Amino acid sequence: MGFFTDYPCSDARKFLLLWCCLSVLAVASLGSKTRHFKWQVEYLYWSPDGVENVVMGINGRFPGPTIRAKVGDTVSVGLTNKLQTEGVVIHWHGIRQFGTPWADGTASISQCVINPGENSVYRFKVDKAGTFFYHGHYGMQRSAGLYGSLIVDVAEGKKEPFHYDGEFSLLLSDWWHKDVHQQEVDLTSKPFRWIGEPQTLLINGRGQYNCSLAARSGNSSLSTPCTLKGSEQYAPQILHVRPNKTYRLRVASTTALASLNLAIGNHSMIVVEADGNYLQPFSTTDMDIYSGETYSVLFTTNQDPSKNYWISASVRGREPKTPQVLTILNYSPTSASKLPPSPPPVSPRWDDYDHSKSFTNKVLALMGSPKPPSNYHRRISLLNTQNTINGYTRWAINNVSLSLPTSPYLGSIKFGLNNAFDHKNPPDNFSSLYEITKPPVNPNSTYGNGVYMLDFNTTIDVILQNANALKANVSEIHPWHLHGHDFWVLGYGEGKFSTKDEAKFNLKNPPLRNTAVIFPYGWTALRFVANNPGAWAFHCHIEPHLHMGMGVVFAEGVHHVGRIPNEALACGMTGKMLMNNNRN
Ligand SMILES: O=C1O[C@H]([C@@H](O)CO)C(O)=C1O
Repeated sequence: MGFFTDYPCSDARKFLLLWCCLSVLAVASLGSKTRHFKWQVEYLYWSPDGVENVVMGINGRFPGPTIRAKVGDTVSVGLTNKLQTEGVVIHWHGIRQFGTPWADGTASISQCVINPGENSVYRFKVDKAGTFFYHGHYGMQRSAGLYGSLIVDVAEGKKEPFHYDGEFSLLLSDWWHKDVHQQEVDLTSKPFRWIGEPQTLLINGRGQYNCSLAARSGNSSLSTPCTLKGSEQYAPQILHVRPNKTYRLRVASTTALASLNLAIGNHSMIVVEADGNYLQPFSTTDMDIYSGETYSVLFTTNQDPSKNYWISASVRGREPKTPQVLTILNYSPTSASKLPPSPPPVSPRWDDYDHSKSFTNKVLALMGSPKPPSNYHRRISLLNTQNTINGYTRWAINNVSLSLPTSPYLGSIKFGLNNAFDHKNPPDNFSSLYEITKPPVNPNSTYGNGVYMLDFNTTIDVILQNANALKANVSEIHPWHLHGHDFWVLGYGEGKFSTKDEAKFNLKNPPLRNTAVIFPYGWTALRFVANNPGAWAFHCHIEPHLHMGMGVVFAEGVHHVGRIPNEALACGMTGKMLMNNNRN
């Protein structure tokens, strides 16, 4: 049915209405443009923490360049793969890819990898202001350093719902000295070799491995003071501020493993945005941030301007074997080389989960944000367990450990290639008798590449259920990230989820996010509307965990997807089909 046919009105009125609509569209698109980027992805020698290593960089830099665009813009990234022998893809984390699901940058899900020497263009619209980032999504290329910031400003003439005088971006990551290919082999070897904790945490790709910035100022008598000129690749990026101003700090975590706690010495922060969605502002002295999450916080430079202050990030949720990473908040006109007189902020104990939960529970949507539908059509309960398959250590979801096919789901679903993957839906549930506080009694699980086929435009509830890992008394944090959507976080709870817990769901002001954590032995309830045609990854954002199978794939409305560029599908069965020119 046409747009106007519902309204009984004359042709003249229809014309007027059409003219009005077109003018509104024209005004809305005024000022929006295509932002062009040309990237070469290659391995580089780099010293992210003072120890020379090989990183995966872009245009000769690590981290990659920042993309900055305005709501309504089209981002166009022409990528050349200069890696000698490896394919590559880039995922635009938090961008929902409405109408361009083939640009989501997930190997085997939305596209074929871009082969060495090949060029490919990612083109997509940014439709929402906020703090985002991008990263590799093939093997463990994010751990290798393939990442950068992506910031979307409000459209011309629009305002953020808060004021600030200046802004900084902090992209947080963790770094291993062991080569990523070797880490991949470690994780897929029999017996399993765990990659261990990172050597260094990085802020904007900079950290200090064998020296401490704080050694001279505080009680870190055990470490050597850093001797930095400031031009080194690992010299911290200092935040220069003026007194009595308000700054916006855009924080994104692209860590491979570490959950982090961020603090600014002597300054409190007001949290205003998470994953590109505005929050009901709240004040905090320190904030937890899990891999895959982004936040904006505001802080006011209301402290003694003759001093500088530490900004620190430390490991949470896993016994920390990695020193905190530091940088300096430098008040003008104080010299940037003057170290803060007091030691860096002390982060909460790594296993103080009450502290983490209290922070997480304060994250609520700004009044007036979109509300979730009050009912769901389908509930999918996903049990997270560590398992073994034929002696290999894996993570499994409802006893299925994800193993990706060679043909990208998006193409094989659209073209009905029935042999490209297992067409049976993976289980929507797990046994009600499963004891989440104990290691799996039968740890044997199976590989699977099935997809949860979601009815288009239906409301889906996902209950993420955490459980004990293989070792007794161990349950870990897992931040789950959904592609192609934001979801509402309806609640967090302890122990095994039961239908009684539904009564506690927050349907009033749940935050919209694309990443949500499950706490040890707990559950997290999410709701989203399956309204974005495509095939979308939903997975633990801990890179080694995804590599070990900790993810699922959701697909919805794929028959609505427009013409997928050939280059996205030129591999596996979809490749063969295209070569035979047998396209529907
Ligand atoms: O996946 C993991 O494996 C190890 C440990 O469970 C076994 O070594 C660990 O800490 C993980 O997060």
